[in-house]
Amino acid sequence: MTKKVLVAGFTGAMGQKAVNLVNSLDNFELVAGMSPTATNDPQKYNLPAGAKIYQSLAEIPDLAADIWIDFTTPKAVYDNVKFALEHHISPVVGTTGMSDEQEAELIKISQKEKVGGLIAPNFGISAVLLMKFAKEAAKYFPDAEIIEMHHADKKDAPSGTALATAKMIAENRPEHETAPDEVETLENVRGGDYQGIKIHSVRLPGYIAHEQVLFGGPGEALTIRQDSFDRESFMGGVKVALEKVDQLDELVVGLENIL
Ligand SMILES: NC(=O)C1=CN([C@@H]2O[C@H](COP(=O)(O)OP(=O)(O)OC[C@H]3O[C@@H](n4cnc5c(N)ncnc54)[C@H](OP(=O)(O)O)[C@@H]3O)[C@@H](O)[C@H]2O)C=CC1
Ligand SMILES: O=C(O)C1=N[C@H](C(=O)O)C[C@H](O)C1
Repeated sequence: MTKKVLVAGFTGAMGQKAVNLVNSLDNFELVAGMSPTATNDPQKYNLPAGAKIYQSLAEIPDLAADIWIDFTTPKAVYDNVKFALEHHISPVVGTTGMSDEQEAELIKISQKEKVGGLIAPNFGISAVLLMKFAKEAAKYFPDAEIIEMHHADKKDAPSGTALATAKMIAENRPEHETAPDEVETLENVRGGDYQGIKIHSVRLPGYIAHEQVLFGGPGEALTIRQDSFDRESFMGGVKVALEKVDQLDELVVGLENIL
């Protein structure tokens, strides 16, 4: 059966990649897009001729789609996903920047509405593997720092991937102590802090999405690195999510949970 897909944020860098992906798949039909500044011109954005263009949630009718792909903004994503769940549209969410409380609230709504969905901080296999390897390394190297590097237009910091990586390391590492009497003579020079794991966010033109996790131990170090050189790298994961989302009975966080 063909699944109807709506792409929220379809005019954006990731939204356009998602549009092209859905157009290329046999069992999925791109029926709509939502972006606040989009004009009603499907062709301009590579949408099929009959696709609907919405500028706000209020314009979207019931039964508009089966699947909601979201690549929007940290400010918009919570309301978008809540809307999708309450209208029984399965969300496939790449947008980062939601709080833990917002995610927990959406999971509750998905359970109440009995709608499956996926939130993935990163749809790239290199990043999913980096997180897995970092979680494993944390058992042996409790001292870790994360450096994430992104394009200059990125709105949220730290990246969703860096935060997810820090959570996995924190979950899996043994008790340990970091330098308690450290003094910063330049404010924030040691980066952000997630449960003692420092996160450093770099924003520069030319970059797309990159992350390094540095582990240090007595007389040795381990560095794990991944690079997304092209946004196409995320589309394999989005395709898997589109194919598997109807097997989920609630909102799940992390692509690794459906691979
Ligand atoms: N999980 C993953 O693997 C990845 C996640 N991302 C994340 O995806 C998100 C989008 O990234 P990117 O494509 O680079 O960003 P862009 O800035 O290129 O695109 C953002 C899009 O969101 C739209 N938008 C803004 N407000 C709303 C709203 N209220 N409702 C619907 N759409 C809205 C914009 O529309 P308009 O132009 O009309 O304002 C635009 O189309 C970010 O959070 C990023 O971190 C990015 C890459 C990979
Ligand atoms: O904004 C981006 O570009 C990316 N965002 C995601 C994140 O915040 O981790 C995924 C990837 O890093 C690209």
